[in-house]
Amino acid sequence: MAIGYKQMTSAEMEQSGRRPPVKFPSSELDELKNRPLERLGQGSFGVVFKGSIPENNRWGLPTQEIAIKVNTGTKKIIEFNMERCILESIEHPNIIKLVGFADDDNRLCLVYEYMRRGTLKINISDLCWPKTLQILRDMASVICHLHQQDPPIIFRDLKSENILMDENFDPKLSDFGLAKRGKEGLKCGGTEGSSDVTAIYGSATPLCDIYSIGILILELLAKKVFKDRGKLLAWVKGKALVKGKVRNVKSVIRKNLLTSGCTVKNARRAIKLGLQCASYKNDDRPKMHFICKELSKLGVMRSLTSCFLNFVDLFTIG
Ligand SMILES: Nc1ncnc2c1ncn2[C@@H]1O[C@H](COP(=O)(O)OP(=O)(O)OP(=O)(O)O)[C@@H](O)[C@H]1O
Repeated sequence: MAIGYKQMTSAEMEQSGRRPPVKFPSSELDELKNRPLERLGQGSFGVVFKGSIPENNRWGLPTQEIAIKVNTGTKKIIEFNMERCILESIEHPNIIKLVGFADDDNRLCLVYEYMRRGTLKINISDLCWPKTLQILRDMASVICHLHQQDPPIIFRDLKSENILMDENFDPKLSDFGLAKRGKEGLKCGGTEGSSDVTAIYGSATPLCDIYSIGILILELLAKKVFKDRGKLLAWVKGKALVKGKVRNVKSVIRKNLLTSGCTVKNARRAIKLGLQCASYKNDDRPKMHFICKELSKLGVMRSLTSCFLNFVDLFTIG
């Protein structure tokens, strides 16, 4: 394997109660794809198909729906290895689970748990304030966890397309192919607009992920996904700032967040945090612990709290 850091052995995984990902023969993965073929999407690595693990299968896996990502075009071995290594060695409730993989006959495939609701990007306009807060806290917690590894893992490509949602709209981070662990990983990675330039052009540090968290916060508050995300920052600043201070909150934050429990005070605080994280200068960006603390202080207006105990309300109110 090209990546030189320690992976958990199968025995260590089983001891910790985790099942190591299964190595599938690639020909058998074809049999696991749903018929007629169901394409879930396509990214730079390849095409993603929906499939399922049948009952009483030979791998002893539980019956479940899966997503099978098949490398097409250029062989992306570095991304494949990085994805495998990280997903095999790191566990977090908000990180996608790798069910298995195939790397024979010149074919690279990755098999994941199926995420019924698709990407955060396609769900963004329906989210109410409590769900928005939960997603931001969960993602901050994942990034914090990645940065605490030795050596730290820099995700480099945090954006709403890489956050998948399960049936309860709980978010999981996916797509670790462009991540960097210590010196391992592709030299360049990330996405223009949601990643900072140092992530894209080579010298990634944990501060790159903090920049992306800032963009994610602002995107979730404004519920606007600009084709060119670089424009989001200028848009928020143009609308919200007066003499450098966050003032016109209501012109940035989507109304349904205010009607689902976000106070103007909390909206102001959240916009400020987003802008701070996405500061141009590295040194002006806050530390991960500060971000987690700030997000934990943002609450739901008390009079609305009881409505949100019900999950359906939690997602749709507003
Ligand atoms: N585990 C999954 N469950 C359900 N759908 C998935 C899953 N993984 C991927 N998809 C779908 O497939 C699409 C393509 O995913 P993929 O990770 O290959 O690309 P991307 O992140 O959109 O692009 P890129 O990798 O180029 O940044 C996603 O947008 C999503 O809709």
